[in-house]
Amino acid sequence: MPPAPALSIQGLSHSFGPQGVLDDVTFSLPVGRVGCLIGPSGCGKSTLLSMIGGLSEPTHGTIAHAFRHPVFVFQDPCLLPWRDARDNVAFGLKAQGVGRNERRCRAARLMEVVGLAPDDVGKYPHELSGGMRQRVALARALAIEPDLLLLDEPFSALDLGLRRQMQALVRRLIDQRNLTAVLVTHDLAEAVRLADCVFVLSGKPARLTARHDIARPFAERDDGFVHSEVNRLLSDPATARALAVEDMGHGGGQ
Ligand SMILES: Nc1ncnc2c1ncn2[C@@H]1O[C@H](COP(=O)(O)OP(=O)(O)OP(=O)(O)O)[C@@H](O)[C@H]1O
Repeated sequence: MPPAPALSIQGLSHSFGPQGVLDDVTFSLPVGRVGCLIGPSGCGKSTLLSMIGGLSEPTHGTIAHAFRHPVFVFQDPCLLPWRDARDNVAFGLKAQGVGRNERRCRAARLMEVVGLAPDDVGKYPHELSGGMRQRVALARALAIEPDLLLLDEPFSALDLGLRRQMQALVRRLIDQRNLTAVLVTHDLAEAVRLADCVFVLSGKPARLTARHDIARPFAERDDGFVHSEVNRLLSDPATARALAVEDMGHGGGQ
């Protein structure tokens, strides 16, 4: 029997004034799985993600889930420049009423979890590299003990090596903590590397034009697998059209 859906989106449509953005989007995702929204620029992926996280309401349709602590991670880590790394990580804990010492302890522990060195704890954002800043943002997200991770192109500003490290780290944390995640990306190889279900959006307003399950466990997805899955997905005309690669080689990104 397939697992019960944790996130269920039914007949969701949305307009900004006269501009239709999303049209009758329906999909579901079980607990502990990673779903990926992919599609052309401006098709409504971030709009849909913000609705899943409760930041805005759809014009029509429903989003049902039982998650209590959704958290966003964006491409821009959005750190507070006047706070050091540890205080940035601890920021959300203050709002939850956690005491100062406990906040600082938990933040330092999480910084270790995301691969930051003890020396980085007291550094300010301008003293950190882009990759280190993104690790701080991830630790800040984990600090509030989320059950749903909403990832809006969190790796796209990182260079290739770092991107691969961060992808592996995020997926490992999702699996270890049994989190559910929705990832927005433009990169089909990233989708295939990280996601269990890839949802392809396209058109104006965007509809869900294809859905692909990636069956192999994350730990067994080597480069050869990712390459062949990218080609498999692109052999589907709706997916190739959505990603506008009908006339290109099927190399994919990372
Ligand atoms: N608050 C808003 N008010 C009006 N229009 C908006 C608003 N937010 C987004 N839009 C429009 O909705 C459409 C979808 O935007 P959205 O950011 O969701 O797309 P996207 O698929 O995430 O794009 P990208 O891949 O380039 O980040 C765009 O045409 C955008 O201009």
